[in-house]
Amino acid sequence: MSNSGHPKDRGNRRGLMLVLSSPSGAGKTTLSRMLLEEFGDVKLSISATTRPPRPNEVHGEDYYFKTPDEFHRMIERREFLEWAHVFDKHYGTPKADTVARLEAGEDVLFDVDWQGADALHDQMPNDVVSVFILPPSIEALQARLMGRPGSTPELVARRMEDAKREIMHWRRYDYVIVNDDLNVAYQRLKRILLVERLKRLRQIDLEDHVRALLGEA
Ligand SMILES: Nc1ncnc2c1ncn2[C@@H]1O[C@H](COP(=O)(O)OP(=O)(O)OP(=O)(O)O)[C@@H](O)[C@H]1O
Ligand SMILES: Nc1nc2c(ncn2[C@@H]2O[C@H](COP(=O)(O)O)[C@@H](O)[C@H]2O)c(=O)[nH]1
Repeated sequence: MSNSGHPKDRGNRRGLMLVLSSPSGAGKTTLSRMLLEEFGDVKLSISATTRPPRPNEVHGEDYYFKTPDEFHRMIERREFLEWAHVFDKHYGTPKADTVARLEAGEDVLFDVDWQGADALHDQMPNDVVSVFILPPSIEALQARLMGRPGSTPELVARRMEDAKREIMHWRRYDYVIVNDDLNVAYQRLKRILLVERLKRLRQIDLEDHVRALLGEA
């Protein structure tokens, strides 16, 4: 009864909530995409937001792009696990599907700010594994923000203003990765996923296995 991380090798496992945060531009989205590409059984939680799409972003893949009225109706209908005000816009994690996915043994990946990470941890402390991504330097962070499609000097300045406030929360996280070389950072993220899958609480079928070993089954 192995559990290496390969989908066929998962057994009866409860999924985990892999929560990534960082200052804007440090590389969460890039690392998330790499993980989703390699692990078919990890699903992205697609947030809703009132910010406009970037040139390369697709509704329903990157975000659910909402008007402020639509977003407020979702709040009133209690459709969010958590929501927050970030960079003068609203962002929220829809409840739909997350719990069912965890129970089906699928891992769910969240790209949220520190407020979202705190709220998710408060609600589901045994399911959340939190990872903070740090940039190698403030200069590299600024260069990454400037190089992103749709960036403007005003948007970059606004995000750089908030970067230090976000970084101050790094100690709240279970793991921290410095994203300098992308492939090194990705290998670290992947190792975190694989080792967290082996936690006793997540291997539901161990209960039956141990009962059988003890002759209690
Ligand atoms: N290790 C790296 N080296 C160089 N460039 C990188 C690295 N990681 C990410 N990038 C680039 O930096 C830019 C910002 O990355 P990304 O969009 O993943 O950041 P983010 O943390 O998700 O930002 P946001 O919070 O605003 O969504 C992208 O253009 C990406 O290609
Ligand atoms: N609390 C939440 N924060 C979220 C959510 N979705 C994204 N985010 C965070 O917002 C900023 C900006 O994102 P961008 O895509 O506009 O660059 C970043 O820190 C995201 O992690 C959410 O549902 N809840």
